[in-house]
Amino acid sequence: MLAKPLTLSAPGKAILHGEHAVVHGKAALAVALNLRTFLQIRPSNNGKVLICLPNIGTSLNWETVRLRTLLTVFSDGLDESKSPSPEQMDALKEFAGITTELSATESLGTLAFLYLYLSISAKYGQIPSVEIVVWSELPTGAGLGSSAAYSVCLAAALLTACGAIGCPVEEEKSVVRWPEEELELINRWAFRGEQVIHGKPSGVDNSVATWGGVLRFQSGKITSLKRVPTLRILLTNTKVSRSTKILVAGVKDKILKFPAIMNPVLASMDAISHECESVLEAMAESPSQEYYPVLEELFDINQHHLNVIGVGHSSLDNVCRVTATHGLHSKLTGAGGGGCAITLLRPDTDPLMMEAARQDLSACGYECWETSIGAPGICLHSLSSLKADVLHVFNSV
Ligand SMILES: Nc1ncnc2c1ncn2[C@@H]1O[C@H](COP(=O)(O)OP(=O)(O)O)[C@@H](O)[C@H]1O
Ligand SMILES: C[C@@](O)(CCOP(=O)(O)O)CC(=O)O
Ligand SMILES: [Mg+2]
Repeated sequence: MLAKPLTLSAPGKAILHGEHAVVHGKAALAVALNLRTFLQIRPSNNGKVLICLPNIGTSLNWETVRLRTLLTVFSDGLDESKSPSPEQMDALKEFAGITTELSATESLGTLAFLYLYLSISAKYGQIPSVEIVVWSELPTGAGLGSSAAYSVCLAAALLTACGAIGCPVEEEKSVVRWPEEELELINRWAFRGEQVIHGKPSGVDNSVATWGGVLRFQSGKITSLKRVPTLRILLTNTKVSRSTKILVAGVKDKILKFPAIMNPVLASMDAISHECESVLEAMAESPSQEYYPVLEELFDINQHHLNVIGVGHSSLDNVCRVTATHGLHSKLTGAGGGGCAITLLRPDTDPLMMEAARQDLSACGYECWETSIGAPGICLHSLSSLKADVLHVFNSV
């Protein structure tokens, strides 16, 4: 089906408000980042499937005839809205030789690939021999949605290789996107990849990686915010590693243990997302500095809530403390427990003060960078439009 190599990419995301609460049906506001995951898929004629994942130091290959033996486990009542079953995951773990839970985080990327490859192959009756390389500008496991960008890229590439979606071509365009109904199919399959990696994902991350921009997400309903002000955000990676799957499961346990205490906190997080959305709309309508104290206060309140539900970390509290000494307000973003924090910058934030804050954060061993928001979702690239560092990765593996 695949006639020539394809290169595609999907963005990471930052959640402004609503992380974790969104898993329990509350609203989240998320923005696509200008940091992307790139995937190249090449047709192969050696009867093998190869996946090379330089970010996690993994390169694996399997004979398609061996993969074919697993198809029966994946062809039972297939539709994109089904969740991965324990039997399917056990079969994949055994096939990939994954025995211990300890290595689970690194192995989840491999399992998500095998799961999507076999499910999509079983559904569309193709078992293509391909080579796939995935490389990301995003830190993995740091709250910026690397798992979703990875799942969206895999879903788009495998659906194209199996002929389930077309390969959009627009002469003279360096970047092209799939039509709306094909994006919906990509998003549904990507959600299943996220289920392998997150356990119980809300779907917000794969939706942002698919559509890009700025979204409100609640119970599967995706609303693109058409008018948003230009927000300046500083991202800080504490480099404390953590797993979304474990953190999401921990919040569920806390809600089951203390429902009367936790449910009001989730309701308050929901109200914060709605309040923030109203403020962003008002800012887009009539830009004014007077909205910033409100946005900053919402960051502060939500950061306390996230600590209450058990997803804080001393490193994240430290980012809040350090930035507060420079008059800036921060909160964790994504699953928490380490990973990244976001700091709201005002349009007129003094560059010297910003530099001082960055130096203090770097002195703690953290990495920080200012990012722009609202990047486009999954798209196909012409080779000539790729940046040199991305080309270098694809040319060297
Ligand atoms: N570029 C990548 N290559 C291989 N695996 C990846 C890549 N990006 C993400 N993953 C998988 O996603 C996992 C991280 O997902 P998660 O814990 O949800 O954190 P986040 O989505 O915030 O980065 C990694 O451990 C890995 O299994
Ligand atoms: C905690 C959560 O709300 C976001 C997780 O994001 P990340 O994997 O940490 O980038 C989980 C989800 O929405 O699926
Ligand atoms: Mg994730």
